[in-house]
Amino acid sequence: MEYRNKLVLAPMVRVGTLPFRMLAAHYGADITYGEEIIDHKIIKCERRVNDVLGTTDILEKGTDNVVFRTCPEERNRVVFQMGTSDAMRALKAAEIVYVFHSKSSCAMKHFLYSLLQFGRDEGRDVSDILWIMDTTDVCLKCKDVAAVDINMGCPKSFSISGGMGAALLSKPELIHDILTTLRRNLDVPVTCKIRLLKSPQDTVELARRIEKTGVSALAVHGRKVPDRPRDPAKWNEIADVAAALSIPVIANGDVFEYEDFQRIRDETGASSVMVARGAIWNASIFSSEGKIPWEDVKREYVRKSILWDNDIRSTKHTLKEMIAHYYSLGLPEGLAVIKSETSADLAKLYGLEEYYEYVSESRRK
Ligand SMILES: Cc1cc2nc3c(=O)[nH]c(=O)nc-3n(C[C@H](O)[C@H](O)[C@H](O)COP(=O)(O)O)c2cc1C
Repeated sequence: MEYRNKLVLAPMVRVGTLPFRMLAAHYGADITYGEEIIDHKIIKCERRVNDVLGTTDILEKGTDNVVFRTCPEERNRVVFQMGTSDAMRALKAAEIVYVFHSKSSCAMKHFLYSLLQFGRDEGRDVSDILWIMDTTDVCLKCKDVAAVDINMGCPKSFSISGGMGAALLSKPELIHDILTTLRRNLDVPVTCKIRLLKSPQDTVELARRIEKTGVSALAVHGRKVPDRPRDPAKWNEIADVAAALSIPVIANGDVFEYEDFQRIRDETGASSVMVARGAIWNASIFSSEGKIPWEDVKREYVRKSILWDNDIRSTKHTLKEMIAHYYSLGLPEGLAVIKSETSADLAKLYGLEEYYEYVSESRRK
């Protein structure tokens, strides 16, 4: 995957599931990160091809609980982000998510991807295409994700106490071990996402060590571990990292408008830009044609959640995050989302009953 000059959807727990990633891509995101999933959780999972949805699902063993769901349309841009504190466990987990069968690139695969994408965009029945992909073993068993990323920035206590997230920032040998192990054994790019350290010199020193592991890119969240989201991101300290490295640096922090993509690039010299909250509040931030009304974006999100049969708790959580930026959740819309128990309830709330029926009917066929 190419990391230069890209607009990137940041990893976001409980938000960055398949429908939100597809939403961001729909508006122009080039690379979309999944939510962080802990390696301990993944190694208790199994992969299953979901013939009804045309997805690959990573499920808790022996259950239908989806831990990670992806589809062929996002295969060239989805990044699987993992939380880990151990190289071998990280590799074991990555190998469950990522399956690679052959190094030869397959022209047929690309052709079928395009057909599938076109069919879905046009609202056509794509079951035949999925069938061909499945039976010819062309597509569904190749690489399922475009890259694997390690979260080295999470400051939450569950991460730190498990030696993961920002706890790794003070353990450069462990960082080296994890990244080199993944790099040597996986045939997709390996990257990581860090926060700033106490001093710019410390951050640059760590970034240089990370670069030496052979990672394809480094995402830098321009805040320090004790910083809160309301504290301004320090773009000048991301600039220090970008100036010191040859690999692409992905700048992250306080991008809220399309124009900010260029501003942060100019101020940091970073190749690419990653956005989290700005995308929750209006995912059309990625569109060069300007934002569309967030009400429309929200409805499109519900539509995609229905299409990809998203876990209702994740859909509700994301909707609440979207709404809370604009209105109190104590107002009627927020209360109705909180009360919703099924996708059918949400479909009704957002006037998507017909679409819900259509999708449910096609699944029954
Ligand atoms: C709801 C939410 C969930 C997040 N989950 C993750 C995560 O799973 N992994 C991660 O590396 N960072 C996570 N972050 C941090 C963001 O990826 C990003 O670094 C941070 O929000 C700064 O970007 P922003 O200023 O564009 O919001 C999360 C942030 C938010 C708001």
